[in-house]
Amino acid sequence: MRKLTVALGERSYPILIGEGVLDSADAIAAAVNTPRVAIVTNDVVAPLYLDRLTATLARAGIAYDSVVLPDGEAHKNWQTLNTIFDALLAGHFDRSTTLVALGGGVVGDMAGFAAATYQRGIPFIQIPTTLLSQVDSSVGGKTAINHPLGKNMIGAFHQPQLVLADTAVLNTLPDRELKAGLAEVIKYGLIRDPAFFDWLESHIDKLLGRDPLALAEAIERSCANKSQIVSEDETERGVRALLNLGHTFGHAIEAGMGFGVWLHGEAVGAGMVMAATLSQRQGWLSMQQYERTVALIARAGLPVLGPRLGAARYLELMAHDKKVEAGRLRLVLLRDIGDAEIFSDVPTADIAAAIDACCESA
Ligand SMILES: NC(=O)c1ccc[n+]([C@@H]2O[C@H](COP(=O)([O-])OP(=O)(O)OC[C@H]3O[C@@H](n4cnc5c(N)ncnc54)[C@H](O)[C@@H]3O)[C@@H](O)[C@H]2O)c1
Ligand SMILES: O=C(O)C(=O)C[C@@H](O)[C@H](O)[C@H](O)COP(=O)(O)O
Ligand SMILES: [Zn+2]
Repeated sequence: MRKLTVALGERSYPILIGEGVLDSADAIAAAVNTPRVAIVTNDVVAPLYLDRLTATLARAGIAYDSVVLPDGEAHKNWQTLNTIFDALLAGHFDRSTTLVALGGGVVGDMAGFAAATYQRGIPFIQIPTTLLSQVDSSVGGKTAINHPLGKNMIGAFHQPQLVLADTAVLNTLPDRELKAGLAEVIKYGLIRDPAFFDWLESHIDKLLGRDPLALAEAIERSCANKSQIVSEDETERGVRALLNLGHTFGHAIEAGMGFGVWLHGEAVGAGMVMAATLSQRQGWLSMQQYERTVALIARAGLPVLGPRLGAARYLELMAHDKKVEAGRLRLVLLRDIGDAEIFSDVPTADIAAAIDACCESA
């Protein structure tokens, strides 16, 4: 088992990574300080892993109940969130309850937001079951639901007590979801870890082939990068914004196509190509590093072209980005592989031209 810590003073918490950690009653017992837990999961993950988790809770001597949500990004909204509150109230769950998110990023973001707001805040733990959620969404305390006009528009920062990433559950993950998770893995190499990017170039085929050692290494190095950033800047006043590389474009793709049509990781893959293209055209990223960036995203099986929504529509959707300040877009762009920066003065015409160059042909 590999162990990392998200260092946030009194609110620090462990990330445990390894095959079979889902069965670790000790890890759960150490993190849960309430007599009851409510598991939040969905109708795809529940038949696969809910019994395993409840057996672990029983061994830890913790009483549990569960709420099963409909699957998918299209359900990451108020209506579904409310079904969590309905179940908690109907079950007389009081403030001495811990929520347990069992699932991918959609479940984690919604359960986390429910925990941040139920009775003004209760503890929660993350048991991420997709590659994307193991390398990114379960760590760092961003929780949210979508609004039809924009991605993750309503949410809160609320840190979990524990992240338990069982790498064996990735065996049941569809290939398309595995590839989507690789987008966020590549992101860490691009924004701050050039050695990790080099490693990914030589291990991408192993990762696609689900080599257990390569996956565990990628998860650990991703979580190490994310936890360092979160420890430095928990609420995105500065460096944390770099974790948004490709997301301003990607979120526009997700909202513009309708939530769930493009997977988050797919939209981030195409979005990172847009960001790299703009960086190269502005003269900040060399052609050689640009080509390496696009090549790795393509080798990961991710889209390198976005849908042809039209640059004007992209810009309209991007205007809702949470990094916008005084009406001005702030974009994460690349100076090099491993060196990202926020830019707020890129001419709109240049952004539009880069988008047009990176969209599927009609
Ligand atoms: N909070 C953050 O910091 C953060 C970071 C990145 C992404 N996100 C959010 O995470 C979401 C995307 O997460 P995701 O990619 O995990 O998508 P997801 O939660 O929709 O999961 C992908 C699919 O895989 C299924 N699944 C989950 N685990 C499985 C398993 N072990 N075996 C088989 N099927 C399984 C799910 O039911 C779903 O159908 C987006 O909403 C995104 O905005 C949040
Ligand atoms: O943890 C962060 O910070 C991130 O930005 C991670 C992203 O991968 C993630 O998709 C996040 O939800 C996007 O944040 P948002 O604030 O733009 O909604
Ligand atoms: Zn993301």
